[in-house]
Amino acid sequence: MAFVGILAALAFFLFICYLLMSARHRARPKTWPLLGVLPNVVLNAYQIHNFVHHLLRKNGYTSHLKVPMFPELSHLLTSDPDNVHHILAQNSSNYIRGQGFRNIFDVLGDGVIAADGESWKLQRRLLHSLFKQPEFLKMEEKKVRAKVESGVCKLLDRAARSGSEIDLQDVLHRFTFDIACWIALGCDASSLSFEARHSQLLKAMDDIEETTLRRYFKPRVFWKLQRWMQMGVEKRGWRINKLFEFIDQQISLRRREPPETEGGEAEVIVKHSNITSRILSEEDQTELAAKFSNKNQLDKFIKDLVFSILTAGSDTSSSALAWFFWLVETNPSVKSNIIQEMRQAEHESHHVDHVWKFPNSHKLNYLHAALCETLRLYPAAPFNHRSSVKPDTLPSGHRIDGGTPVVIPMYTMGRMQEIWGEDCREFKPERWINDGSVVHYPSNKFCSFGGGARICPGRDLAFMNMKIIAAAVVCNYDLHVVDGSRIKPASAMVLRMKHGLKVRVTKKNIICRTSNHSSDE
Ligand code: HEM
Repeated sequence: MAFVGILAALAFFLFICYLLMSARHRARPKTWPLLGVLPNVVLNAYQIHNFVHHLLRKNGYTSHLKVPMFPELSHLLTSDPDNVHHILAQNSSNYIRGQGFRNIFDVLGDGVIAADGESWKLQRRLLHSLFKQPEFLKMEEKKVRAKVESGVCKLLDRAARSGSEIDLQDVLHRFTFDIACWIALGCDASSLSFEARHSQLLKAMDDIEETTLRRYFKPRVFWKLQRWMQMGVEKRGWRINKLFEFIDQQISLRRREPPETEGGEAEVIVKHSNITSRILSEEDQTELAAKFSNKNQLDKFIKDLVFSILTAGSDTSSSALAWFFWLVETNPSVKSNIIQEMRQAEHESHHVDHVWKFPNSHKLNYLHAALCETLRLYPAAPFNHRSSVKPDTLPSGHRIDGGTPVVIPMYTMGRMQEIWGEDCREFKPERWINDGSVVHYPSNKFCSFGGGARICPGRDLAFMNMKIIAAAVVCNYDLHVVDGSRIKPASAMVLRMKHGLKVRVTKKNIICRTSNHSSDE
């Protein structure tokens, strides 16, 4: 009898294994009673970008993933360019961030990434008024260049001297986090210093990305219970609180800074250097004064916006740069084209410093193209989220109800043969160059910065900063990816490398400089 029982248990176990294995490899997910496609998604969570890509390719690039028991987990996934254009631009007023997104990303509060309506409009206006200012761009460019020299190059020099391996992705993340802190708060978080290697603030950023992606696959009641019981990834909330404490501290420090003489140079610096000081300097003006009746309300508003900038602006750029350095090191012809272009620019300018002054307005088109090509294959923010307000029919013919979460997977869009041709899997910056100029692809083709009214407001800033550091590293160092490194994307809201980018560094004879100071120590 016991023997029959063991046999039956074994047969049941094998049957479950079979179902799970087949669920993992199915292109059209098996639909389970009550749970719909949820088991397939959960089982493929570890390789979510490839799973979604495969699924959409087999289903005409639009697929409605339904979970009858937990409707909040149902999503429409689409990378069909006509649908993307419809959602992001043509009928964008019907596609907002929505409450479902705010529930998952509750940590963002009413920050610009999560907000809709008037609050979103006000935050976009404030960001634009800072990011478009020539004074701000000049200061930003100077700070970034100094940080590359005094931080990143110092760390790379040290690694070159010692011959030890370093995680370049981690170095880049610390660099971009410091830059984002400057932009948002006007302070240096000093994450690049040797002592700050294990900074809790940076770990908090990683926690947020991991926790929020998992919430996409979990019923709300489940992750809320997990958080309440402090279990699994949800228990890492204490680190996130440390990040908020840091933001609070910095806002009150900016508040206590003496008001600057109106119209003086100091006032210009304060107003144009970071978003917190900018808002505080406009505190008494009509729009802000009418919206916030007291200091606490305004501080909460600033805190949410600051947190959005730190989230959107730091890990995205560092992930893009990590993929860029890996692709460039593994494609020697691209690397030599980049170096060639920089030598040419240096030669034409007759003044080394001039080449670096404004990388965006300067030619360096090939470097720009290589960064775009990186972001096509590895879009740093791989999922773009919207929610329908009213029922709608997409150009593909799919009907959706009001309140349906819609996700545009940019990883899939960047790898569609229908958009990029047969060589879509190849890293070819040349596809971005026509007659020596950079080709502009509309957001229904190249969607790595989103599109429509919500398009990434930090795009130009990101290119300026990425170009400064990319040029400095490519010109001055050779990076050797450590043998046996497993380079693959993490299943997170930001497409970073799962195991980091472990490299050894050798320093070249100086052929380029980042400023008029030699980068030699
Ligand atoms: C390689 C770097 C970056 C990439 C790939 C990237 C990509 C994106 C994407 C895909 C979105 C969503 C757009 C949409 O909903 O349609 C976004 C939004 C946003 N990005 Fe970026 N971003 C980058 C760098 C930055 C930087 C440096 C900043 C600021 C310092 C920034 C600030 C923002 C903000 C505030 C939003 C929210 C906009 C809104 O919802 O209205 N980003 N970004």
